[in-house]
Amino acid sequence: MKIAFIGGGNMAAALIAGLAGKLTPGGNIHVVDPNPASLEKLRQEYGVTVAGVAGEAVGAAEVLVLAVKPQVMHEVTQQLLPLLQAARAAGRSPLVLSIAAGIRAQDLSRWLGGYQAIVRTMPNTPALIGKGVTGMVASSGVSTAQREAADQILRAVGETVWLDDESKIDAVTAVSGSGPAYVFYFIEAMQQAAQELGLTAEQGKQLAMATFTGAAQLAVESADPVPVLREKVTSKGGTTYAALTSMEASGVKAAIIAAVKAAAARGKELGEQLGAAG
Ligand SMILES: NC(=O)C1=CN([C@@H]2O[C@H](COP(=O)(O)OP(=O)(O)OC[C@H]3O[C@@H](n4cnc5c(N)ncnc54)[C@H](OP(=O)(O)O)[C@@H]3O)[C@@H](O)[C@H]2O)C=CC1
Ligand SMILES: O=C(O)[C@@H]1CCC=N1
Repeated sequence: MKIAFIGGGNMAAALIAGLAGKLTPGGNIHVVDPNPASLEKLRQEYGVTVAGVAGEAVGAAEVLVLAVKPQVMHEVTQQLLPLLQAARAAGRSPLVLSIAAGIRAQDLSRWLGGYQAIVRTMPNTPALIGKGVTGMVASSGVSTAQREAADQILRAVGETVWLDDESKIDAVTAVSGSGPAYVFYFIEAMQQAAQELGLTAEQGKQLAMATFTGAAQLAVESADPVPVLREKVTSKGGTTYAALTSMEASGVKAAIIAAVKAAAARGKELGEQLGAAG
């Protein structure tokens, strides 16, 4: 499978790490990005081909992954438009796979001259180690083979969740797209608390990491629902009870729910603002 990435930043690098040499040889992956240093790093690490601007190799790809910031997506589609028109004239219809937050498939389609073979996705950075999860939705012009190709690409870096309605992708963005940052934030707080309680930075890191990975894996593997697992840690009148009572008093759960909703609202807002501007 020949895949072209438009944008070679953080998320593209995470996807390429999972794909190159696994789903497809690195030489079948082409990356376009204005930053020579990022391109050189990707070329050396994964054997991908690179370019500063989109050209022939992009037009020849079966899948075009749009991995630029939402704010430059309109400009990028205008650079891709002639390449897609040439591909169509040659009887080919490459799949356009967007990973951008907010940007709606209908706007991408309009910017690309009514192009219909679009899959909108929302991956996350644990893709870098093959542990990503991606929400996906296909436009009506996506063939069964293209849908399967999109699924294969994202399954090469973790799990996939197909959605029946594009509006739900803002929720996916808020939960799992941005989600790793919430987890890192919690780990940072645990590490800081460990140090304030007299443990070394190294000890705090080891304890926080092992607790997160262990608890997450237990939640995945256990037959018990998560609230039951929480109750099993919480002895009556004990330490966990003291901590959870403090969290409830500080409104931690409500704050997390509000934060995730703020992320979803921002995704929707980005789509509306940038869609109207383009
Ligand atoms: N980071 C994450 O965890 C996730 C990100 N996403 C989405 O992925 C997309 C990319 O995010 P992320 O990787 O974090 O962003 P980055 O800024 O790391 O990467 C985007 C890259 O695109 C480059 N670029 C800008 N203009 C062009 C152009 N015309 N042609 C080719 N490349 C260009 C940028 O260069 P320069 O910096 O010079 O502008 C940059 O290197 C976003 O739309 C985001 O919503 C989705 C899921 C998770
Ligand atoms: O923060 C962002 O907008 C992107 C989308 C999801 C994760 N990072």
